[in-house]
Amino acid sequence: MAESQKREGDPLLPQVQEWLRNRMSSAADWPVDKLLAAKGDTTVSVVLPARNERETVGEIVGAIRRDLVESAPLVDEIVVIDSRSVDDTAEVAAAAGARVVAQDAVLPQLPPMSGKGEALWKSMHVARGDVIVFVDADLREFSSSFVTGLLGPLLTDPSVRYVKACYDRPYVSGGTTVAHGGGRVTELVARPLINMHWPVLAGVLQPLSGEYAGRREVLERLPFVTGYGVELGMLIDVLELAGLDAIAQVDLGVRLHRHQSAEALGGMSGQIMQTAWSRLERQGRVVRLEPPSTTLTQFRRDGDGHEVRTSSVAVDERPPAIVVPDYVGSTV
Ligand SMILES: O=c1ccn([C@@H]2O[C@H](COP(=O)(O)OP(=O)(O)O[C@H]3O[C@H](CO)[C@@H](O)[C@H](O)[C@H]3O)[C@@H](O)[C@H]2O)c(=O)[nH]1
Ligand SMILES: O=C(O)[C@H](O)COP(=O)(O)O
Repeated sequence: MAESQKREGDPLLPQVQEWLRNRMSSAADWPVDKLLAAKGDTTVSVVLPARNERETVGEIVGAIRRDLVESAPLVDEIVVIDSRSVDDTAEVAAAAGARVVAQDAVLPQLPPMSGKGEALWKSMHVARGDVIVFVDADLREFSSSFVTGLLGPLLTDPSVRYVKACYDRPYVSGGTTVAHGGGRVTELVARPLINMHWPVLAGVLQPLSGEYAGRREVLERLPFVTGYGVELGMLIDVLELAGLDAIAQVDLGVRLHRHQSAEALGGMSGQIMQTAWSRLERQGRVVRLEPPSTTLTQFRRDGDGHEVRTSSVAVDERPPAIVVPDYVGSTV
């Protein structure tokens, strides 16, 4: 539908308007000295899930180490979960000063699952902070204000329990930059789904952002969806567990990252839709009895014809960390 043909929707829900008024801030609102004064005994872990991120992980770890460990004692540990990298991500991250743990070395007695959500869930059994900040390892032109921005609301307001990043998302390809062209899955899949089924979350600008932070007492009570469903699942589950007012949002400026192909994003989108289905089902909102197919069929041009490629977009789920035997919790 052309822009001019779009019909106006209802205005933002009053609850969302109030949330945006009360729970939105910017990275600039949270200078390091203000956070150091507020930190007290709270321990902070920064976790980066990383699969084949040798080009960017070192710079990100290095910036956090320099600005928030050496120059100011704000971050107590930097953990990189090496998610089955086949390059030297682990070595690069360790050289930059991170504690590096292989995803499959954590709770090896459990049958392995895969994907980003699995890496994050495993990190709950490695990181020891009272507050955990998650940061993707493929970010370019990274600034440690990403971490301070996310920590601001958590360290200064006890009623905030989870903080989500938002930012502008350029799309950069072959030397061309499209200012707001990034976040394709966000715009085409996640945002419409959220507005359809969880409209109180409509004020979350970047529901799939890989940069967010939470108090352990919340994170350890959440199931983690494996793969790329983890962010949507977590947002919906935090809303259910803690309520909208426990969530804050911080504008971190601009985010640049490595873009995946449209085909790969099809798989991500499938996992996100499966995750939405799983939450609708759990919330008793599914009236259809037949579960959705978990097979994604895609096509690649092959001479005069097309190669058919099928893959599974099924998502698994790990239970809340707190119910896992031998879960250690925060001790840094
Ligand atoms: O099996 C995996 C796959 C990815 N990653 C890491 O997870 C981060 C994000 O993965 P990426 O493939 O770069 O995701 P994006 O294409 O950037 O996807 C966006 O949308 C996803 C779905 O919500 C989120 O998980 C991402 O954080 C968000 O940036 C990166 O550090 C990856 O190295 C893993 O650790 N293990
Ligand atoms: O978050 C998203 O929507 C996906 O990661 C795609 O992002 P991109 O369009 O910036 O590559």
